[in-house]
Amino acid sequence: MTKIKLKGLQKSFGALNIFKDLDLTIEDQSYVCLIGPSGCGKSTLMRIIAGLEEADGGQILFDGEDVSALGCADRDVGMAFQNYALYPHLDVAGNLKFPLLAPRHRGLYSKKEIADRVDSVAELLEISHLLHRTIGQLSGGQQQRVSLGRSLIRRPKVLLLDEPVTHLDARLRYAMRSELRRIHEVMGTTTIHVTHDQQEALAMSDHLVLLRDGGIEQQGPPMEIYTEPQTSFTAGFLGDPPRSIGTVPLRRVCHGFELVLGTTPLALPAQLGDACEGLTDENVTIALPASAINLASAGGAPIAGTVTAHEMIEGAQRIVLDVGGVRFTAQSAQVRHVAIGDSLSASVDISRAQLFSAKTGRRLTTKVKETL
Ligand SMILES: Nc1ncnc2c1ncn2[C@@H]1O[C@H](COP(=O)(O)OP(=O)(O)OP(=O)(O)O)[C@@H](O)[C@H]1O
Repeated sequence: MTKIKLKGLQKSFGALNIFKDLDLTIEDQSYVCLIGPSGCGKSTLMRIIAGLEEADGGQILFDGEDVSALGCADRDVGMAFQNYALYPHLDVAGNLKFPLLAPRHRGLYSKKEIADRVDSVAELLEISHLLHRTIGQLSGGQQQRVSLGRSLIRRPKVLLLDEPVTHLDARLRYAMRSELRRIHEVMGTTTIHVTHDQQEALAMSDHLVLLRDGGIEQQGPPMEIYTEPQTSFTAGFLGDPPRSIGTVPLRRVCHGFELVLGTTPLALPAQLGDACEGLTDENVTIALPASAINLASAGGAPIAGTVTAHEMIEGAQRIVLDVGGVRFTAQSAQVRHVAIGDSLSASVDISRAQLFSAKTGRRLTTKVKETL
């Protein structure tokens, strides 16, 4: 049960600068998901926290104590990574108790204590009936549970999960998500979970951290980040179906502002117009949820576009429309017979747009416009 603080963390691999000056606080007993584009350093950060990788600078504090100089074994961290790394020559019980038998723990745990811990972790993960099976006799999901059990058996202060359910099929992945949350509720271990799956991150975390370019793009309660992205990058990264992101001209008109989508001017409602005060005629970046875009046949709605992609997803049809170089993604339960290159039209509920500075990528709101 530990509060983790990273202060001024720096890490490079040769000329590749991963973290320049990263500060991050992870509260005691929280469940934090780390997300970000491929290669942004998520796994590297986990390895640095675990003590498997050395940082070039900065501090790692566990409950205020600097553990930067401590090796992995001295940090009391449990890890479950996507390749389960189980020992095939041992059965499930042998794999689970393995961390308790490490030479450095010799004499620390009695035979009874080891047996009790194996039983209780197996019960927690509902694998008691598998204790005497070999690893080769387990399904992928069962192996993942054993891997998790092995990381929990020492009751570590911190649990690091790097893509722990990636290799599971959708049904098992879903089941394991609630399992992980349940285990977290029971054990209260401070948990950091890396995932590529935004649904997983939104569903599981108390606190979401989006990494980008060696820093934190945005962090906070997951639904807040999802609904109130503070940068156009965050708006484009999170959203399913994805928000449509595009940079379009903003024009001052007599009663406020309008945006030009393709060739169609759309008047901004007052609250969005207020956020643009201070801007002259220039481009802004908009983010539009798919549900704010309604498609019609060519000529049936004000904004003309060309179909660039279409697919069926969970009973709905997703259509991407190119409107003057900006890609609009619309999703509807109504299925159209379309082909790439077809002309369609769209109406847009512009009041549901979020606006960002095209220069800085920062959200345009009445509060932040002074800082742009
Ligand atoms: N030991 C290493 N030596 C050199 N470069 C490395 C090493 N480990 C990682 N990298 C590079 O550092 C960058 C960050 O890698 P990392 O695995 O942390 O990213 P990630 O965000 O976890 O990526 P992904 O989402 O694709 O798993 C990548 O460009 C990677 O190629």
